[in-house]
Amino acid sequence: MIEKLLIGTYTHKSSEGIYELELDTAAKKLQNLTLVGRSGNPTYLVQSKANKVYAIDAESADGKKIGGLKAFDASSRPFTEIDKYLANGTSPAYVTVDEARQLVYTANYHMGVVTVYKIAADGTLTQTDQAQHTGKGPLPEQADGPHPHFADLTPDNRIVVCDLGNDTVYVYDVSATGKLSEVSRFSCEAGFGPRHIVFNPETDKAYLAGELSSKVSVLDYDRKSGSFSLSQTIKTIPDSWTEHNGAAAIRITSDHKYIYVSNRGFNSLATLAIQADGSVQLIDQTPAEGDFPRDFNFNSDESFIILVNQNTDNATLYSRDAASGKLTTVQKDVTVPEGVCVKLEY
Ligand SMILES: O=C1O[C@H](COP(=O)(O)O)[C@@H](O)[C@H](O)[C@H]1O
Repeated sequence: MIEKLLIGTYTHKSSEGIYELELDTAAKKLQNLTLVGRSGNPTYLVQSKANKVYAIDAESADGKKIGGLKAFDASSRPFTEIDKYLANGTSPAYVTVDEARQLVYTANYHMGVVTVYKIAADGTLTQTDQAQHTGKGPLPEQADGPHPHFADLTPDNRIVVCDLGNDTVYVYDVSATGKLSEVSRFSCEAGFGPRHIVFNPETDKAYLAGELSSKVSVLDYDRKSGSFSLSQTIKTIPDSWTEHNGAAAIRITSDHKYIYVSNRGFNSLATLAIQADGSVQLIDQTPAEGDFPRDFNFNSDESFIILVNQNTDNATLYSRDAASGKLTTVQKDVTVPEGVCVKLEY
């Protein structure tokens, strides 16, 4: 079977935007990398059920940075650009679609804001709200101010925002018209650097990756109050690793048995086994076969993981054993320029 992946990239070097990559599951092979959408630094993207792709876009005009989203109709190759929603300032780091409300959310790391857009019938966007975060963390560089890195849905359809800069996880209610109202704030340990979060909707356990601390925290999500409480924190790298590491993507299997976290620096995929009580144990480290694995994702039946290494311009393909969670490298050194986002197409 051929499955197709969309790859978001930086465009600092040779990349020109969004690429499509095929996975041949029978041959266990990644192949046919094709440029499908030209965009500036499309570092994250999402495909809607209406087959529109919303991707981060960064441009510069008169020496000034402008950033936001580009929208594409993905029913042809290459994609057809249908909208561009750019504002003064740096581009966001994360984008997702809320299908039920027909909204799009972005988290803008550099500007410290979370933005909501309404999707019109033709797929174009209109901004409906924006929340400005404040505060900072203990580290001089990446925690010098608010840095929202992730804004996506909770299992009960609120929005959860991970702010890496001020060590806070926010929960917002969102109205049908796209207005945000804050529900709760969870404070991580100082310097944790919350980056991305995943949920087990059956237990309401949440698993939070901390970029700056290279840790995962297990949180309990209370739907009644819309708030989190801390249950466990573990490292995603060995204590013996003293050089730089930044935890990046976190993904959970659909059977809620395993979590994988990419380590940029230690350059691995950490495998965490979820125990019966929802706690986690670090059981394995699999080499990324490249430098700076910012993102990875599963194929449709989760028998493969596809990972992209930003600094070495390559993708790695692993087969995954569903029972043990064990990863086996089946292909490496697949050329993918500046890859930082991996999404399986519908
Ligand atoms: O994971 C990270 O993301 C931030 C935000 O990405 P950007 O493309 O909006 O700059 C990045 O600055 C940081 O270095 C990196 O670790």
